[in-house]
Amino acid sequence: MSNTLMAGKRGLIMGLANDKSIAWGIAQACADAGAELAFTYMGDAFKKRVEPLAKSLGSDVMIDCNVSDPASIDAAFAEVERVWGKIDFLVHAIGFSDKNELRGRYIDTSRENFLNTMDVSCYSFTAVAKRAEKLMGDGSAMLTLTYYGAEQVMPHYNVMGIAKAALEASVKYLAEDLGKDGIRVNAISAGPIKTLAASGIGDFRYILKWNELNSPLRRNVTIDDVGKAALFLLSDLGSGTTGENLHVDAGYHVVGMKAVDAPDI
Ligand SMILES: NC(=O)c1ccc[n+]([C@@H]2O[C@H](COP(=O)([O-])OP(=O)(O)OC[C@H]3O[C@@H](n4cnc5c(N)ncnc54)[C@H](O)[C@@H]3O)[C@@H](O)[C@H]2O)c1
Ligand SMILES: Cc1c(CN(C)C(=O)CCc2cnc3c(c2)CCC(=O)N3)oc2ccccc12
Repeated sequence: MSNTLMAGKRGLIMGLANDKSIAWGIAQACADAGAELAFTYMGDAFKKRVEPLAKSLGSDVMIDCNVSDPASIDAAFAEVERVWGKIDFLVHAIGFSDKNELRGRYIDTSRENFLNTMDVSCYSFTAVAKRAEKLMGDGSAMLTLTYYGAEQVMPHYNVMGIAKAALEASVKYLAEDLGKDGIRVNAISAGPIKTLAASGIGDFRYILKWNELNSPLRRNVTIDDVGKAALFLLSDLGSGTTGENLHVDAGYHVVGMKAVDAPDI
């Protein structure tokens, strides 16, 4: 344990797929700070990858949960309540869309994928927050993950951008609803990171390279960069911060136009 920021705290991390997941960077940072962790994963295919990771952090609470199914969410939180009774923090690191619609034009988005993308990538945070609220008290915190494609057009992010824009707005409304009970709600807007959710995206290498060349820090961010920022928002260091969208993107979002001597790509 390199610090005790999360000593005595228990948290549920939703969205761990493998050791490249942003959820894994957050889990490592929280465990390193003394937190006790529970995880949800989606289906048996992920269980065999999640189990050894969870165990390596001393966790033996791994719960199958598909956020598209309200009964699955209810069952997951019933299990968390049975095992622990209360939780101090919740991490929502879940997003999904039909990758065939994460290319080409946004205007060609189907109604079916629009609704499913909004359900999984946006509404699911509200749905899990509603369950988690019952297990939380003063000093608790919730965190979700968003992307700059919510704020500005990022080629081919398409309907995920609309879902993330709605997610970012929901963070503010949830912060207002839960603030009076001392529960904070925030988002981290992470720069592009090569995870499972990023694979299968046609020009992802180009996106990574562009961000590396055009961000003030001249590099891409890592899941550890995100994990450290998450530790701030989930711990008492973030006691005065709620409804916030913290960019962890090497500063990319602050740049409008590069100087003429900027490296071209
Ligand atoms: N990788 C990036 O470049 C990047 C940047 C900014 C934000 N994000 C966001 O970070 C979050 C985590 O993504 P990641 O990049 O770590 O990829 P990832 O693939 O490791 O994690 C995505 C997770 O979502 C889960 N998931 C998808 N549909 C689900 C459902 N119906 N029920 C339950 N779980 C479901 C998957 O099982 C997986 O564990 C996502 O919200 C993503 O939009 C990613
Ligand atoms: C960055 C970036 C990302 C990473 N990111 C921020 C994300 O939020 C991941 C979004 C995503 C959601 N659903 C799926 C996939 C990615 C690919 C695999 C799949 O089947 N479904 O995805 C992009 C898609 C297009 C353009 C840029 C990006």
